[in-house]
Amino acid sequence: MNPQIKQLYQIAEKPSRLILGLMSGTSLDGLDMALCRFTGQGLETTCDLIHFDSVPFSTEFKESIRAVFAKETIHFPSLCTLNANIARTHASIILETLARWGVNPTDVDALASHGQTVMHCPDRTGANPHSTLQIGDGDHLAHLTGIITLSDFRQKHVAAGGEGAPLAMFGDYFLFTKAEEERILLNIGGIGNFTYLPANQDPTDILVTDTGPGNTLIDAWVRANYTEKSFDEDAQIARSGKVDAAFLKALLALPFFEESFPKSTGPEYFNVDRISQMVPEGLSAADCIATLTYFSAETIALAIQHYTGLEEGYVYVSGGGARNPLMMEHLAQLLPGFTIQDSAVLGIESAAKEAVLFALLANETLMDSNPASDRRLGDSPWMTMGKICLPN
Ligand SMILES: Nc1ncnc2c1ncn2[C@@H]1O[C@H](COP(=O)(O)OP(=O)(O)OP(=O)(O)O)[C@@H](O)[C@H]1O
Ligand SMILES: CC(=O)N[C@H]1[C@@H]2OC[C@@H](O2)[C@@H](O)[C@@H]1O[C@H](C)C(=O)O
Repeated sequence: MNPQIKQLYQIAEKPSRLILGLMSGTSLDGLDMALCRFTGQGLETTCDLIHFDSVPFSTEFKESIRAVFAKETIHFPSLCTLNANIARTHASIILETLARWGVNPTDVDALASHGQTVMHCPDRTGANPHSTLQIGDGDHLAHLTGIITLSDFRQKHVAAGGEGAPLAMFGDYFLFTKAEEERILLNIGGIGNFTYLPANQDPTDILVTDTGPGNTLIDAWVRANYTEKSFDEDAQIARSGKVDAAFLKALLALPFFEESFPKSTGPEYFNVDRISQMVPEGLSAADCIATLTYFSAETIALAIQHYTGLEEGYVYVSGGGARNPLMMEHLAQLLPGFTIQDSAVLGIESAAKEAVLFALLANETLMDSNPASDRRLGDSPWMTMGKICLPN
């Protein structure tokens, strides 16, 4: 027998597993790494976050991804090169970070690699299947780090009729559902998304959806207008401008907001090219950024109210948008019946949450004893996810 297959079998039989979850989101700010110790699976899962770090990418590396990211037309050889290069870059960041933490790679049971989304195409016409593409190949990661790697989590969800996103609901449900509390786990990354965990804990009542832009438009506008900045730190620019009613109205009229829930999206849809055509003449960059900040908050609030039908409950916020104080003020004002808190109060550092959720998906794939093909969690197909890549 291939000893790596035996190792895989032994990992699945261990009382606990050390899994390094890896996430690089649509903001392209860096690689988030969450080293987690798991016991159990499903609702019995326990997760200890042992280390978390986010290592920023070099400007050159970010530019190489932006050259293909969500673009209609690209230089195809660059995409091919990036598939290897992203994995190689992630592998060296992982090895450096494990060394800094004092963790021997041989003690890590598995990597759970999201990869880098370069294109996300949910199909609204019925003419095509949904499709999504994450690159940064898992075999490269496994070979270069010597650690068994689970990667490419979104494809099976698409194969089963899902959009491949959001996937946060599995971890949100297993780790955070609570009886008698209407819980909303909101992540504001490049894109906003939330999981609704009903107080009755009935898995068929769980809801999950993307809401529209989180930080992606704000970041893009800042990059285009302030050469030395890549995001609106602490909303300094937005606070110096004011919300423009006409621009906001045009943004809210975008067809994405008419589509029924659940839905997923990305910078393929919410990008500067589309939005700049809507900017009223003469509007300052600061007013645009103030309006885009309000727009993200309002579309998040509307999605929560319309999809869940709730007027009160508890919202736990994670992702970089939780660090934008103006976005949080808008949310508090737009969702007056809700208690809004940083998701860190649930016991996992909020910046780490998405990387933890992918580590949890890998734990499920290793441990789930009932991977029935017709299961659903809320509106979503529910299966084990991730391709298994062996080091040698
Ligand atoms: N202090 C801050 N003030 C304002 N905005 C902030 C602050 N800190 C982080 N952000 C925003 O958060 C973004 C990063 O968010 P995050 O890391 O959650 O994104 P991501 O994981 O790439 O996104 P996604 O979940 O959509 O894939 C930054 O680009 C910035 O817009
Ligand atoms: C295709 C893709 O990478 N989607 C991301 C992105 O970032 C937020 C939102 O858009 C969400 O749909 C998803 O990520 C999270 C982690 C998810 O799948 O739950």
